[in-house]
Amino acid sequence: IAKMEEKEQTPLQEALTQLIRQLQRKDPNAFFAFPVTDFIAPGYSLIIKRPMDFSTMKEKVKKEYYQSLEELKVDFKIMCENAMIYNKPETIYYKAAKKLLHSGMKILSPERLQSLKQSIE
Ligand SMILES: CC(=O)c1cc(-c2ccccn2)c2ncccn12
Repeated sequence: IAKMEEKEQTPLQEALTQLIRQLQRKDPNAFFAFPVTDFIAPGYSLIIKRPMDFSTMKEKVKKEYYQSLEELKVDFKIMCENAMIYNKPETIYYKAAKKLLHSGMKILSPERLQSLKQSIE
């Protein structure tokens, strides 16, 4: 049976994969692991124009959609902000998003991205 060929990751893809791993550790309940469905969140697709989740980010890395580390930071912020738009402040999802955003901004700080960028060049 043909073995699925593993494609080598570019240095950028490797750095992006590492960052997503660090970010996902801050989502222990995996609330952000997969796209939010209208089934679990009624009306979600009508309210949220730019859905985002970690599995979609990983897909974008694989397909080389990200041309820079900053583009991942944009998607990460959208993902957290979506949860703070759709969910009411008293919900576990809103609170998890706020906490995730805060810890994610440290992992994706300008200084950290800058030094990562230098190691990729
Ligand atoms: C991220 C988010 O908004 C979210 C994740 C979930 C979620 C994610 C995994 C398992 C269960 N629920 C959710 N459920 C209802 C309303 C909103 N959400």
